Amino acid sequence: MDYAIQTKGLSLLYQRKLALDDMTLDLPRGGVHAIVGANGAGKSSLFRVLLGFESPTAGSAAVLGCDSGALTPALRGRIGFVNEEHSLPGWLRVSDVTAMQRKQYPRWHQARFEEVLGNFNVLPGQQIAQLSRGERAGVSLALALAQSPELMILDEPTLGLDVVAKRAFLESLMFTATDNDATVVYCSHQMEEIERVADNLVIIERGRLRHMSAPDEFCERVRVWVAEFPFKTPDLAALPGLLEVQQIDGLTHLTVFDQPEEFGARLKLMGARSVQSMSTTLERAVNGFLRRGHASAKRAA
Ligand SMILES: Nc1ncnc2c1ncn2[C@@H]1O[C@H](COP(=O)(O)OP(=O)(O)OP(=O)(O)O)[C@@H](O)[C@H]1O
Repeated sequence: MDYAIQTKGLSLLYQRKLALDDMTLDLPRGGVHAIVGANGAGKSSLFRVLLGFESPTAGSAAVLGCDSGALTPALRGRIGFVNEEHSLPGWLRVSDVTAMQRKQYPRWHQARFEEVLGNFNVLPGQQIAQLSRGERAGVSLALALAQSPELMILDEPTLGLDVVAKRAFLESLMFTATDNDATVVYCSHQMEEIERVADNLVIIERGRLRHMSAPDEFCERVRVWVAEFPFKTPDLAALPGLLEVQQIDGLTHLTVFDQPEEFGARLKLMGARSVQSMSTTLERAVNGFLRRGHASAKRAA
C-alpha cells in the first residue's frame, strides 16, 4: 500500500520528557485523517518530526515515501503545513506574500486562493501584522490550500476562527482532499469538526497510538449504559471496557468500549434494577476514551 505517512517505533525525547513513545503509524494516501489526543499527547511533536523540524530519538518517520530527516526542497513543495500560530512575516503585505508563494509553487491555484480568502475581510494591501488572529488564519489557510499540496498537515488550524469562517475552511479542506486526491492530516480538539470531515480517526495518548478507525466505527464500539442501582452503587471499577462512570439524576451512566449486550446482564447481577444502553456522540466517545489516561482522572483516582 502507498502511505502518505509511516512511522516505525518512533520516539522523541525532549530533555527528560518523552513526547512520542514507540509510535508505529501508517496513514494511507488520500482522505482526511484526524489526530486527536489530550493536551500534551504528542500531536504537534509528531508533526514536528514528520516535517523534519525535530529528529527522532529512536525509530523512523517517512512522509510521501521519503525519510522525514531528508526532505528535499522539491518534496517540501509537495507538503502544505498550517499551524495554530499562523506564522507569516508580519512586515509584508498580503499581496507580497501571495506573489512570493505564487512564484514558488508550480501547482499554484489562484481561484482556490481567492475563494478561501474571500471568506475573510482581508485587503491585499494590508500588512500581515495588522490582521486579526482569525484573518491571519484565513490567509495562511488560503496560501496553503492554493499550493495544491499532495499532503496537507494542519495543527489546530481552526483555533480562533468564527463559526462561518470555520465552516468555510472545512469545506475548502474537504474539497482539496477530494478534488486533488490530496491527503489531509489534521489535529484538533473539536469533535464536531472531525465528525464532519474526517475519514479516519487516530487517537494518540501519551505519545502512543491508541486507536485508528473510521470515526463511525469507533463510535459504534463505544456505548453508554444507564443503570439504576436502588441501593448502594457497587464498585464498578473492575468492569471490563469501562471508560467513564458518571452519576446523573440518580442514575449511573457507564461509558464502555467493545462490550457485548451481556454487559447489561452483568450490571443486573451487580444489583441494577433497570439497565438501558445507548449509542453516543463522537465527542463523548473520544472524551471517555481519553479520560482514562488523562492526568486529571489519575489525580481523582
Ligand atoms: N520544546 C519542548 N521541550 C520540552 N518538552 C516539550 C517541548 N515541546 C513539547 N514538549 C512536551 O512534549 C509533550 C508533547 O507535546 P506536544 O506539543 O506534542 O503535545 P500536543 O498533543 O500537541 O498538545 P496540545 O493539544 O496541548 O497542543 C508534552 O508533554 C510537552 O510538555
